[in-house]
Amino acid sequence: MNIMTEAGVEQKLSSGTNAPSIKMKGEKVSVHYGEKRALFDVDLDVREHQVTALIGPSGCGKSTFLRCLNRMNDTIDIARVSGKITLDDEDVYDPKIDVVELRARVGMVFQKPNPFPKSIYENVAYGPRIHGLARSKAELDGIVESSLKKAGLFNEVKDRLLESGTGLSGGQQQRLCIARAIAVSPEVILMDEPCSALDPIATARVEELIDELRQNYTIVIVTHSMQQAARVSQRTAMFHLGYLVEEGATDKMFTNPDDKRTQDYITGRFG
Ligand SMILES: Nc1ncnc2c1ncn2[C@@H]1O[C@H](COP(=O)(O)OP(=O)(O)OP(=O)(O)O)[C@@H](O)[C@H]1O
Repeated sequence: MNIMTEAGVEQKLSSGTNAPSIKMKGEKVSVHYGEKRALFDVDLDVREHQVTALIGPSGCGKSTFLRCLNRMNDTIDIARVSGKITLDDEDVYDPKIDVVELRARVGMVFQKPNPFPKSIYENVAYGPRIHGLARSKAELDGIVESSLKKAGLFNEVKDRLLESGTGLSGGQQQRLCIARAIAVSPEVILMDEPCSALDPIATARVEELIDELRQNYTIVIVTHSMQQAARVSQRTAMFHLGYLVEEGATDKMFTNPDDKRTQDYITGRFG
């Protein structure tokens, strides 16, 4: 069943409840790096068309959990993941899953903008081309343009699509990376501290963009900024020493958390 939220966003409802449907689900997710355990039995749902913020002090496992969602931890030799993670009820760790396809469905934007040393056009066109999403040059041009528009960058770059992506400002580069993620039509976008290398104006622009993007995508963001989590997310999950301390509606988490560790962290008493 679909409803319109107050923000005009059409959301699917799980039958019989008022909650948006669960897009991804983590059950008893644990991660070891060699002998060291970095996550302990984390149960966390990611709701469709919402922004879920992962917060907590440095080293508490936020990025580790984020990377489990699209199996980026597979690229770390010593990382071992156990438990279960589903995307639309499909087990993402099932050996039958094509990891390249999974990472197109669950895209990622990193802390430091990392455009390829190629043109703006090529940065966005690369993914759709390798995934065979365009049948003609005109179709590819269309995907590049619409992805840049969705990332709020098109007007700034439309006259220099063939210039290098690395020549853009930091904030523009990050929006280019968001356009690159969008170009392969992901369902979920993971963002690992996407604004930490940006100035306040570029940060505000990316935060506005995140709010717009949730109409079409489900977003999980790791952030060290409490203000950012409060501004952009609907749900917040607090991690500490590898454990999920609590998870809930962002308003509640920032005004009346259940756990003292959350209270201490959001009021700056540790972290
Ligand atoms: N590639 C790795 N190899 C070994 N240990 C790692 C690796 N990545 C993370 N860890 C360890 O796992 C734990 C959790 O790290 P993680 O980066 O997930 O935390 P975080 O909450 O995202 O931290 P930060 O906020 O500082 O980015 C830390 O103790 C970290 O040292």
